[in-house]
Amino acid sequence: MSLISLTNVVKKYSVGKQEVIALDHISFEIKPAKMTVVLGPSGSGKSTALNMLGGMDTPTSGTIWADDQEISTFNDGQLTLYRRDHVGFVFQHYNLIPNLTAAENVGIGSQYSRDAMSPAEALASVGLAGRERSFPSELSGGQMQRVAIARAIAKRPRLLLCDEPTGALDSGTGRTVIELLRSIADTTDTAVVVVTHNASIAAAGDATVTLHDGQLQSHVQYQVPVPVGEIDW
Ligand SMILES: Nc1ncnc2c1ncn2[C@@H]1O[C@H](COP(=O)(O)OP(=O)(O)OP(=O)(O)O)[C@@H](O)[C@H]1O
Repeated sequence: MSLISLTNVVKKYSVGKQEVIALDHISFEIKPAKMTVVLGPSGSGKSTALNMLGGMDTPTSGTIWADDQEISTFNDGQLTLYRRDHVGFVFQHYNLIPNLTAAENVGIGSQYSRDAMSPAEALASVGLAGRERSFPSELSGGQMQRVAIARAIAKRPRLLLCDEPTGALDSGTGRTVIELLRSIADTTDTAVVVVTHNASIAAAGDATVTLHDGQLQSHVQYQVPVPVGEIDW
């Protein structure tokens, strides 16, 4: 069963008189409780695909179903509710608010959600119990990314979208972040999607989507994930 399915999705942008085809008839599925890695060189359409999955934008043509909702037909208000209720976002540069504590940053992600984890519970789930009162400047890069992941998962999203989550981290810290994302896919129903330039990370996923020039180059499903510690980073 899939959580999200994209069928023949096209996304075009107009730049002056020129038209850029960022996604060119893309079809793939995202499954719950699995980690899907999206690979591709710069400009291949990875962020555009993530924006479609997360309801940040709608396609020029094609359909996107998320469970029983056709989100490709949603208006801005419907997309806002979809994002608020179902999607957690993790970014390369963490996007934490510097003058708020870790717990306050986490609370922001779930303040409008029913059945959310408390900030303390979410921080404990990412290995940061006891760091509730720390400010971002008092945390390492890996710890800041853990706070950002806690903020994203506190509302128990159906979909966790991570855009280059290890891009600002050294390889050892990057591994611990991928291990954490892997464990979220393994222990919850959340579908984890990781966009990365680092092809090695794909081995840790259950499925790999590879984009090239806006086209789907390959979609490998049901691969057997390699333990993160064994990946040749
Ligand atoms: N808002 C926009 N307006 C115009 N063109 C855009 C816009 N967003 C993306 N594009 C173009 O669409 C194509 C795909 O961009 P996208 O950002 O999805 O690629 P990417 O694989 O995420 O790249 P990177 O790894 O560098 O972030 C590129 O040619 C890009 O220039």
